[in-house]
Amino acid sequence: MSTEGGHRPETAEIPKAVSGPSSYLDQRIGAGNFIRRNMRKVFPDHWSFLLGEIALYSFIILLLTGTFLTLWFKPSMGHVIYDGPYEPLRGVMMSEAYASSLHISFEVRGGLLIRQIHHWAALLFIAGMMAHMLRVFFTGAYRKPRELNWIIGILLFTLALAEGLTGYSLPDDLLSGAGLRITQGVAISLPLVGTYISFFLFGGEYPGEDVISRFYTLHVLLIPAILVALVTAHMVLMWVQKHSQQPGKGRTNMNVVGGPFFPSFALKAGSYFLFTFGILAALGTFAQINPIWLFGPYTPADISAGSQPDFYMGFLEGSLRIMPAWEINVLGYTLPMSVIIPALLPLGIVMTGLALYPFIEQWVTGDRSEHHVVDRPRNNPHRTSIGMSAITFYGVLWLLGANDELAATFHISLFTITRFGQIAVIVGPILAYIITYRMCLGLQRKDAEVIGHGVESGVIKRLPHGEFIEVHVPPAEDIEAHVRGKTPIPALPGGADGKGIPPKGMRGPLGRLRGRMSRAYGGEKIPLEQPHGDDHGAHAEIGEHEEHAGIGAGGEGRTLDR
Ligand code: HEM
Ligand code: HEM
Repeated sequence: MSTEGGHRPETAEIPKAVSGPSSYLDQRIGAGNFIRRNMRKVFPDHWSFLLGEIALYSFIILLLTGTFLTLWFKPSMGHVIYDGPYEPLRGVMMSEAYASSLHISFEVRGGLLIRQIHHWAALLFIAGMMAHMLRVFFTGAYRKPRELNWIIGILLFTLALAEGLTGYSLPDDLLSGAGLRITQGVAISLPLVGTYISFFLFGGEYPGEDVISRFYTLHVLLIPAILVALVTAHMVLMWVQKHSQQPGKGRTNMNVVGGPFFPSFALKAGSYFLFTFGILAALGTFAQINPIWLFGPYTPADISAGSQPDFYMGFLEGSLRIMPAWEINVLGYTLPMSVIIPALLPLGIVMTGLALYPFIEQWVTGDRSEHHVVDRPRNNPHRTSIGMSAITFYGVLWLLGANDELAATFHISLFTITRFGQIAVIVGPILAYIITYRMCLGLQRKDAEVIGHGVESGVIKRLPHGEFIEVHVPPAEDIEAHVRGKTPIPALPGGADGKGIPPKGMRGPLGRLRGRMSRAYGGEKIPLEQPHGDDHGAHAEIGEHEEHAGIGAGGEGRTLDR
């Protein structure tokens, strides 16, 4: 392992694989320096950084498989009589879209495999993105200077949901239709603009003849184009700002510690891509997904019982299902709150809350400094508890999206399940907050104990007066550095100056609220203790156990200034 400060000679460690092509390009477009500099860019390493990569690789696979599907898919609601090889549907009237999806599934070589990979990749893309977003949230990696990348992330997340919804609707089978029916119901419930939005999407009265071709344009052109542009911006920003790093030995807000992009990171990224592709190909081969031929074509008169959307739409479905049937009449118009609230509230709370969080936190703490070393979730207990509350709110809605399945599986009445959901969606987040907060403090105390008293060595000593004690040894160096990398949560100065005037920005009711929130946000202070003399004594006696207590963080490679 070589670790050193920023300014190394440019050529010192440029591998041949880079120097050859870079001097070729240098002679032609003068880009040699640029390439050499970037190939040596240092990347920190942590398993959780893989989550964003999973989203990225699934996105690439979506683009590739989606392009394959466009070669055969016909985005038309024109009617045809099915005469393909799938016997049970022969002679059935259906849309060209549905017939072409059946054609892809049964007649195009590799068609079913690619359709299934596309669908599995869509699920992995959104699941990976959610996990990645939670990683960024819980570690506070969205803080300055990464707020912009966080906002781009929220846009990506919202667009990904829209991309999933439009994709899911394309095959025009009975399940697609159930989703479209809900989409139209929600659109039309919106005051003032609802009818226009619905007519615009469906080209007239529901279901109309145009929705599939309109969704197709959105799904294969508009949304992917914006996604590609935003993902590129996301990556460029991450590259320019350099990735954040976990607290650890030698890591500060002024440097970046890790391996060079080439070859170490590039090779890892390449193999992770192949690994993601392998998993998706295996899922596409062995795990059936969306067998549209079993559901039959969509007709508005048919009801598909037990239909479930893809998992990422579950929270919206759940909020519709648990909402009481409230309506308000205003000037002769009916406002169906039972649809408006579920449509706007979870999306509004989840997306707006997420988008604003970095700015609200900055306002509350008054912290305008740059953070490149991320937090361990336990060290910011209020943030972690807010995150867990949001997950619980989302989770209850998501679960209740399957209230009929739950009722049937557990033999409980639908009414009881729904009532449970209505209570749990309020009580659950509060409980999650309290429990998480206590757990964070507990874990902080555990850290303080590790620093103060060391870790258990497994060695039992008998003292002269007969008492047995377990010898503690200091934690391994890298673990200690990880635990000690705890940045205090800044708070605004409280109180008033000599003349009784509170500081600027903290005057008036809003300012006072800000001050109170700022002091509370830091949470209970649990300092990391200084090592105790006794434990060192014990450690000196059993020096051979020191190694056994530590788990090395592995080769770090290089340190560069930010
Ligand atoms: C980037 C995110 C994307 C997501 C989340 C996504 C999601 C989906 C989903 C869930 C389906 C339904 C699959 C099924 O029938 O089982 C679908 C179908 C489809 N997608 Fe995508 N997709 C994405 C990108 C693309 C792209 C970039 C293209 C084309 C360039 C594309 C083309 C298609 C086509 C043609 C279908 C209909 C095929 C069929 O169902 O038989 N998709 N998509
Ligand atoms: C299309 C979806 C997305 C892709 C492909 C993607 C990809 C990535 C990748 C590969 C990284 C670097 C590795 C890592 O930290 O995991 C990253 C970093 C980042 N992403 Fe995303 N991301 C996506 C969505 C999101 C979302 C939804 C958010 C948050 C709302 C977000 C916020 C961030 C931030 C703040 C960073 C910098 C993290 C740091 O330096 O620690 N991203 N993204």
